[in-house]
This record gives sequence, C-alpha cells and structure tokens, in this order.
Amino acid sequence: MSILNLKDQSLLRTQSYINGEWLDADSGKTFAVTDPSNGREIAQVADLGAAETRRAIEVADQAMQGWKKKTAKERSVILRKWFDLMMENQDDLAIIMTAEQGKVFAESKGEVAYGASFVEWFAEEAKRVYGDVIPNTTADRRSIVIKQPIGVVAAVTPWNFPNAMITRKAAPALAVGCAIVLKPAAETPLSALALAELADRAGIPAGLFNVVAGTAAPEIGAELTSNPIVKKFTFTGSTPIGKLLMQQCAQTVKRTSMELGGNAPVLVFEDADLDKAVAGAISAKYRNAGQTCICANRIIVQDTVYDAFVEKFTAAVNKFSLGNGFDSATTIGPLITAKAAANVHALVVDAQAKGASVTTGGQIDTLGEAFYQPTVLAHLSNNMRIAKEEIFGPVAPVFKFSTEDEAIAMANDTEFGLASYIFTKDISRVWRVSEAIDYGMVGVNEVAISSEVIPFGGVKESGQGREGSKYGLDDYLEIKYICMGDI
Ligand SMILES: NC(=O)C1=CN([C@@H]2O[C@H](COP(=O)(O)OP(=O)(O)OC[C@H]3O[C@@H](n4cnc5c(N)ncnc54)[C@H](OP(=O)(O)O)[C@@H]3O)[C@@H](O)[C@H]2O)C=CC1
Ligand SMILES: O=C(O)CCCC(=O)O
Repeated sequence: MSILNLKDQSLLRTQSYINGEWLDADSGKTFAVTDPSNGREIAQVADLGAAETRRAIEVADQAMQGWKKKTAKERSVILRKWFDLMMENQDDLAIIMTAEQGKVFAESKGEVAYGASFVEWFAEEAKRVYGDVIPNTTADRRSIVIKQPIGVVAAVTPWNFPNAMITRKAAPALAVGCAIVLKPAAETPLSALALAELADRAGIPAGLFNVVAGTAAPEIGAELTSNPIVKKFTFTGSTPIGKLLMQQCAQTVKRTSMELGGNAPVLVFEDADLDKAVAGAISAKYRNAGQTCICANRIIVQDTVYDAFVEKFTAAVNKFSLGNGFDSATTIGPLITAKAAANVHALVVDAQAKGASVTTGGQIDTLGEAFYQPTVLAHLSNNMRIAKEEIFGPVAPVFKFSTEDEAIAMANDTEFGLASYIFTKDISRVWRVSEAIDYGMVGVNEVAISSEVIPFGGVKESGQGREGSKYGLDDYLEIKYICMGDI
C-alpha cells in the first residue's frame, strides 16, 4: 500500500523499465527510497546492475533501427502524447517528486511543466533538422551534408531535478531517432519510473526509453561508458564524477555532454535597482533550497551599497519558512540528505572561523537533520572554502568589490563557468561585463534564465555541450558528408 496520495497509483512504479517491460533485478535485490523531510520509506525499488544495463543497451540498439526510419513528424506525434500525459498527471508527478526529493510542492509542479516543455519543444524542433548543399570547387561534383541520429544514448542524471534533467536529454535523443538508456539518481528513481510509465502509455515503442534504477552507480556507469554500442553519453552531476565518466568514455571515443558544477556570481553594481537586485539574488540563491547548479554561489556587491544590500537581503531571507515541501506555508524544504546539510554547515563553520559574520541562520534546524536554515554570511574573504566550492544549500555569502575590474576578476576567479548574473542600469557596462566574464550563461537584471528554448550549458570545468534550444539537438546528431560525382 502506497503512502502517497496519488490520483493514479499506477504511476508509482518500483521495477525498472527495459524493452517496454517492468523488471526486477536479476539478484532480486531492492533499495529504499526515502522522504528527506522525515526519513520515512516511500518505496522499495528494484536494484539493478551492470548485467541488466548491458541488456538494456542491446535492446535499445535493436529498437532504434525502426524508430530512426520514421519521419520526424511520426516521432513528433508520439512525443507530443508523452508531453500531454505529463501535463495531465502534473499533480501526481509533483507529489512523487516532493516525496522523494523534498522540494516545495509548487516548485515540483513547476519542474514537471519545465520537464514536459522539453518534450514538446524537441518534438517540434526535430522537424527542422536541415542538411546542406555546398557549392563545390569543381563543376562535376556536389557536396551534400545530411544529419543522422548518433546512435544509442546513455544518460546519468542527478536528484536535484528528478524530471527535467531526464527529459532535457531523452526528448532530443528520441526526437531525432535515437534510443536511450537512463540511470537516474538513486535518491530519486520514482520520478524517472513514473516518466517511463507515461512513455509506455504514450506509445513510445518498446526499447527506446529504458530506465535502469540501481545503487551500484560505478558498475552501471562503467557499462554505460564502456559498451561500444553506446555512441553518446550525457551526464548532469558533480564535476569530479563528470571527469571520471569522460575518462571512461574516452576508451571508446564516445561523444559526451557534461552539465557539471557551478559557482555562479551575482554582481550587484551601485547603479542597480537595489530592491530588484535583492529580489533577484533571493530567487537565484534559494530555488530548490539552493540545490541547483545555476544557484547564486557568490553574491558580489559594490562597496558603496554593500551594507544596504546585506540589510535588505537579510530581511528578505528572514521571511522564508522552512518546512516539509507538502505544507502550503513552506517556502524552503529540506536538503536531499542529512549528509548534504552537514556538508553545507561545514562551509559555514569554516567561513566563520576565518572571520565571516552570520546575519541570519547558520545552523542545521531543529525540524530535522536534513533541514538547513536559510543563511546569510557577510564580510567574506577569498581564503574561505565557500568562495571556491559549490555550496548546494541555502547559504548566501555576500562578498564586496570596489571597481568593475575587480568585480570581473572575482567573477572569473573559479574553475567553474556555468551561470552568472549582473545587476546594473548602465547599458555599456552590461556589454563590457557580459563579454568579460567566462560563463556559458549571463542573466542581466534577470535570474529566471532557464527555459526549453535557450541553450543551457557551461564553459571551463562546468562542462561541455548545450541542452535545450535549437542547439540542443546537435549533440544527438552526426554530420555526414556525401560527395556526389557526375555519372
Ligand atoms: N550539476 C548539477 O546539477 C549537480 C551538481 N551536484 C554537485 O555534486 C555534489 C554531490 O552530489 P552527488 O549526488 O554526490 O553528485 P554525483 O555527481 O555523485 O551524482 C550524480 C549522478 O551521478 C551518479 N554517479 C555517481 N557516481 C557515479 C559513477 N562512478 N558512475 C556513474 N554514475 C555515477 C549518481 O548516481 P547515484 O545517485 O546512484 O550515486 C547520480 O545519478 C552536490 O553537492 C553538488 O555540489 C550534484 C547533483 C547535480
Ligand atoms: O541544477 C541543475 O543541473 C538543473 C538546472 C536547472 C535549470 O535548468 O534551471
């Protein structure tokens, strides 16, 4: 009997989905999925390993032989049904997500819509995969360029966006004619399996969308990255694991897309609308309790407005209500695990020991060991761990700068380069700073930068490749050049 109050209980799947069938692990083993807000077990999920992964890759290869021959429009019609079903079941998918991930229910509903938007977008966009005819240098030949599906895709996704990080990879892969084998995070397999149930109902043919859930990430990952049938590997997660998986993929020269860690700066200049900058920095920092790779990691404020900013920002943070994501009064939920909260606290303790002051929060909350208080730190310096590391929690360090050059240098002083944000009214500065900072994405007086139509991705050690937008198809396509001679 499920503990989740779903309209449609059959969305709560606990077996893996391979070749259109629901399967237990060969070993018969299962693992517990728990609610981070109270540690309660939600379900026992089949714990698959490398052997089942290998079989999923083989069936994916078979399944895509017919799928790639369909027209883009035929594939689009089926994917559109998947989108419709996701939206029809938005509430149930969001209940599953809040239960296993902890995020506030309204945010879960938002993520389901965001996840579905990738399916709708790529179902349409794949109709526009154009080739080229290249004017040649000799009269007796023409050079043609066509684009073809790359082959079987393997994906590993994280727990912080248990739905959208899957569709952002699966939708373009399926839309262009590939099949995919996905390993979701062990903390959040239920959202992935619910997506598989809806893919099945939408009529996505067996073997094209396979979900292998399991706790043996290194073994499953080793199969996905070494199997020569897999032609493309796509990952969202931490930078150290991304580097390891890239190394593994090198042995069979797979194409890789990596969406890794971030250290997003929010640069607030003295000419900015301070209230707008505070509201923007609040959204950029505390979305999903700070567990987003594009979350503000360093808020960097010009010295002339620093004290006013910290005061207004702290007042805004004091309005947050920490609690269970299902409680309608809650605006920040728990972190994914108690360990995550302890890691965040260690960053705060290190900063305090090196001279930072806590203007609010600063503790694991009495609500439970995964709950971290929304926190603001002022008077920071570069020797603190928090200046360099991805926080992944609701802690906002507010740094100080005095000149534009200094702000740019501080923004770039990191190995990461995913998202960045600037608040200023000076249009010349907008251009100067946007061009000078080494990031894949820049939000100017705006932090809600994500959507299905934009190229999401980073530079430096934040990864490679772009997801979403017209560019998001490129990673799933091979370019083939055909030289046509005279007969
Ligand atoms: N860019 C982003 O969006 C994300 C960044 N992070 C960053 O990483 C930190 C740690 O989070 P964590 O969850 O440990 O991140 P990981 O990078 O370890 O996990 C992300 C995914 O990779 C899988 N994975 C882990 N090890 C391997 C492996 N050897 N082979 C194949 N797959 C593997 C995980 O599986 P399993 O769950 O089974 O271990 C999960 O599906 C966070 O605090 C945050 O800083 C984390 C998640 C997302
Ligand atoms: O943290 C992540 O990797 C998810 C990205 C969220 C977004 O698309 O805005």
